Parts: sequence; C-alpha cells; structure tokens
Amino acid sequence: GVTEEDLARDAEVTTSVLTNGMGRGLQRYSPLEIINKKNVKNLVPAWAFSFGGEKQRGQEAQPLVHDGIMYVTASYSRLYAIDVKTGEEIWQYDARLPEGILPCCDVVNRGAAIYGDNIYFGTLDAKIVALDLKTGKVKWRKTIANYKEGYSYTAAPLIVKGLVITGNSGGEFGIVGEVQARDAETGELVWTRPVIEGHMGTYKGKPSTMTGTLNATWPGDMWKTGGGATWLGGSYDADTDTIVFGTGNPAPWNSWLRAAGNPKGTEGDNLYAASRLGLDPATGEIKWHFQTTPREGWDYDGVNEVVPFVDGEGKKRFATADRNGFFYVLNREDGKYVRSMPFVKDITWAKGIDENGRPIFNEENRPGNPLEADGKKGEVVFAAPSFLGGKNWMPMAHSPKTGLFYVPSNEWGMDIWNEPITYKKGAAYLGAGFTIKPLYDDHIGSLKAIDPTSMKVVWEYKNNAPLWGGVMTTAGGLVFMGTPEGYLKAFDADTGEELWKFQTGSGIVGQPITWEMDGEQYVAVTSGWGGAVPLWGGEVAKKVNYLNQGGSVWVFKLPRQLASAD
Ligand SMILES: O=C(O)c1cc(C(=O)O)c2c(n1)C(=O)C(=O)c1cc(C(=O)O)[nH]c1-2
Ligand SMILES: [Ca+2]
Repeated sequence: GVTEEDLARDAEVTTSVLTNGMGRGLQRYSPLEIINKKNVKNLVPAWAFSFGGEKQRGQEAQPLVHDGIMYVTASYSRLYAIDVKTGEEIWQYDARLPEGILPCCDVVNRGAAIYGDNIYFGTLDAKIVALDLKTGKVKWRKTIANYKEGYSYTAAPLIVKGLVITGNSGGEFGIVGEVQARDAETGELVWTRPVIEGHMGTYKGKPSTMTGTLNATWPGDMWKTGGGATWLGGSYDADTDTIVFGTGNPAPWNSWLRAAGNPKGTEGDNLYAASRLGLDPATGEIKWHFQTTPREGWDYDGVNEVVPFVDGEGKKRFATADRNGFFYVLNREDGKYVRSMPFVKDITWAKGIDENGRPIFNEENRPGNPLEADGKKGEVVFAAPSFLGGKNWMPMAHSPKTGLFYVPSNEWGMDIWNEPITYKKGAAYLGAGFTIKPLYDDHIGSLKAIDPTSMKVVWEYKNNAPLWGGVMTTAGGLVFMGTPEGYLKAFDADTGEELWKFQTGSGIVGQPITWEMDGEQYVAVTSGWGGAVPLWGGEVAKKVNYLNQGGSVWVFKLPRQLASAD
C-alpha cells in the first residue's frame, strides 16, 4: 500500500502522481526533463478516454497515476480507474447524487487522494468515500455535513500521517467553513476545526477549543452563519509540520450586515473568513492566521492554495495569489506577512497593502449600504477584480529551477451592489447583485510568470477567454496550461513563448500532470468546459457562450524515437 513516506516523496518520484498538487506542497513541478523546449513540438496523443453520458459539465480534476492505473474524477462526483498504457477502463464509481444538492458553481470535482490500498474522494452531497484501489468497492462512506443546509464538496482531499483531511463548500448558503480529519482506515472523525470565530472544535469526539473569541470580530449572531467555506482543500508543509487551508467569503456577501458596531478592537474583520489558517495536523489547533480581506465585501474568497517554497534569498516562504488580486509572500514559521504585489492590472477596491499585510481600502469602492439608499438596493460600484477573482480556484505552479511562480489570472471587473437579506437554511444567502464585465477587448485570461523575490512580472501570456485551468511546470523548462478554447499548450518557462498546442475538443478547466513510464514522459489533462464562468460570468459568459461542453481525459507522450529529433 501507499505510505506516508510515499506521499512525502511524491514531488520527487517521477513514475507516479499520488497527490493533488504533484506533492502536498502543491508546487505542481516535475523534475522530469525528457520533454524539453526543443522536443516538446513532437508531443503526440497516446489515448483519450470519455467520461460518457449526458453529464458533460466542467471537468476540473487533476488525475493521479499509481501502479499502472490512472485515477481521475469527473463532474457529478464520478471516479474512473483506467489502464494507463491502453486507456481502457478498469472500473468506475458513480456517487448517484440525491435530488436537491446545492453546489454554487457547477457540478465539479477536483480530484482524489491515495493512501494504503484506498482511494478517497468527496462528493457533491458533502460526503467522503473510501474505495478499494484495485476493485473500486466502497470501504467506507461518511457525511462531512448536511447537503440540505447548503453544504457541498468539490476539492481533492489531503492525506497527512494517516488522516484524510477535508474542507467544505457552501459559502453562498451561510454555512460555516470547517476542516475535518478522519482516520484513513476507518473513516472515524479525529478532529474538526470550524474556521469562524465562536464555534467549538472537537478532538476525538470531545469539545477541544473555540475558534477565536466569541463576538470579537462579528456583530451579534452573524458568526453563526458566517461562511468561510474551506472549499479548495489544503496544502501540507512538512518543514513546519503545518496544514494550510484557505477560507472563503464571509456570509452574506452584503458586508454592511457584518460591520462593526462592536467596540472590541478589530471591529468587523469577520475572522477567520477570507484568510489562510496554519493548522496542527495532530490536533486541528490553529497555529497562525493571515487574513487577506478583512470584512470582505466583493466575494473575494480567501481559499487560494498556499505553496511552500524557498525564495531568491534562500528563505523558507509561502506564496499565495489571492482572489482579491494581490500575490502574497508569507513567512513559513508563523504565517506572518513578508511582501506582496498586485498581479492583475486595475484593482479598484484597495490602494495597496500596508506593512502588516492589511489592505489599504478604497472605502468608496465598497458596494453601498441599502439602508443608506431606498432600503432595497445600495449604491452600485464598478469594482475590479470581478467577484470571480484575479485568480479563482485554478492552481498556479512553482519551478524551483527558474524560481518563478506561473499564475493563471483574469483581468475583469463588475458592477456590484448590496441588497437586504435574511438567513434561511438551505437558501442562497448573498444580499448582493452583480454583472461581470471584461476590462480589455483582446483578452481576459493572463498567465503571468512572477518572481516572488523581486515581485516583478517576468512574462505574460494573454488569452481571449478567462483562464480556468491549472498550471504545471517541469525541469525541462516548460509550463503547461489548458485554455477554455480547448487547447493544451506548452510555454517556455523562461520567456513565455508558446512552443506547442493541441486541440482537445472542449474547453480545458482541468489540471495537467506528467509522469514517466518505460523511459518515456507522459502528460495528461482533463477536457470539458464548465465551472463558474458560464453560470456567473455576466457579460463574459455571453462572450464565451460558443464554447462546447465535453468530458474526457487526454494523455500525450513523447515517443522515444522523437525525443532527440529536431
Ligand atoms: O464559498 C464557497 O463555498 C464556494 C465554493 C465553490 C466550489 O466549491 O466550487 C466555489 C466558490 N465558492 C466560488 O466563490 C467560486 O467562484 C467558485 C468557482 C468554482 C469553480 O469550480 O469554477 N467553484 C467555486
Ligand atoms: Ca464563494
């Protein structure tokens, strides 16, 4: 079976991909260099596999490869085991979702996790399932939360020291964000860590510690339905033995309902929504927090992946590119702010970031309070980035070789306004309206190579449609990324020059991987347009409504005889 040591070495071992992120640090970097800048043009398809049915919605998964089998999840909470040599199906599992599930942003699933003889994945009805790797038989199935209250699940689980660690989704329904750890063998809960102040964590079935201080940064009872969904899963920094989870938007979106009126210092910050939390994997206790958007009011979820790396000065850091448009470097020991830069162009909501990492707000760019207007609709503001973010869920990659981060971003804005809202269990809890708009005629998507030490953009690749897929980089000097237009592309990691592309037949919102088999290097990515853009993208959704849906995984290889060819 797969051990903790195997997971710890996943970033270095090139013959398998056992974890989300190609290593629990989520660098999405492969030391493989069989495919390089010169020969990448000879990359050809090896096989493709269809997920079948009418269920062709967004395919956001990262595949895994282990012991001759590819494991890949698909929309509507399905999981496939495929012979990695031939592309033939070995088994499939369909979670058969109940009526009435409430995912905010398409029926996506971002991937699975392998440990022991099991594979684990979460389903849209907020359950976590353990399946036998060889047969696909269910070993156990546990409830993360009640889907009827608006909870769902879309992320890849994280495995650390025999624990299956999951977050939750539902920030648009007034749920409470939480991280849970289960015994991988039995599925029994070991600890829970709610992320909103005032809620009680548990350890082995007993109350552990309260998160924060009751009513310190939330007015009245608003903490009870405060959001902060931990919907993108976490990373693990082995050097400091810390699990890092981001937390989503506070609920409701209307930030006037979460405002101060509270004399205790950090009034109305709404901790720990729109934050990053460093957790102790053994107990779920919070070691540190860093809030990117206090009293968030534009739907800037703070869930983005936190990636441990070593910077140009040899210091151990974390990097994270927030939905709010700023790229942050944090200290690895305590999560303290080190430096930041805007990574999209026309940020309106903040003038910048102060020396403590706190945004310097443009208060006039906060959507207005309905109570200061006609009581029904507050003042409309045009804000950028749009609520879908300078960067949404799609993960960046880091190359220790170039030292750069490759950040998939989008340049767009929105009209946004607030409305009154009261909480009703299982109903949308926004108190806001919005229309997303492009900022430039020729592009929305922008892949940026960012130097995390000098804080400069080294190169940029502009894409017409918004980017919605993950990025991967390799020691061969390459960056791989898919586009909604359907291409998987390879770029020169130093210059951004496009070196190869292949049309997969539907938009790519998946996450590429690479591995080595019989001395040849392979690349795989899922294809199938979807996710939040077609559902929530306003004028941008109209602009890209010609894109076709799909549902497949594509596998490419560099044939041995073409590895040295010009
Ligand atoms: O607050 C939440 O619980 C939550 C969950 C999810 C999700 O689980 O997919 C998304 C969002 N928020 C969100 O704000 C968002 O823009 C988004 C985009 C996507 C996607 O897969 O395209 N999911 C989500
Ligand atoms: Ca959200």
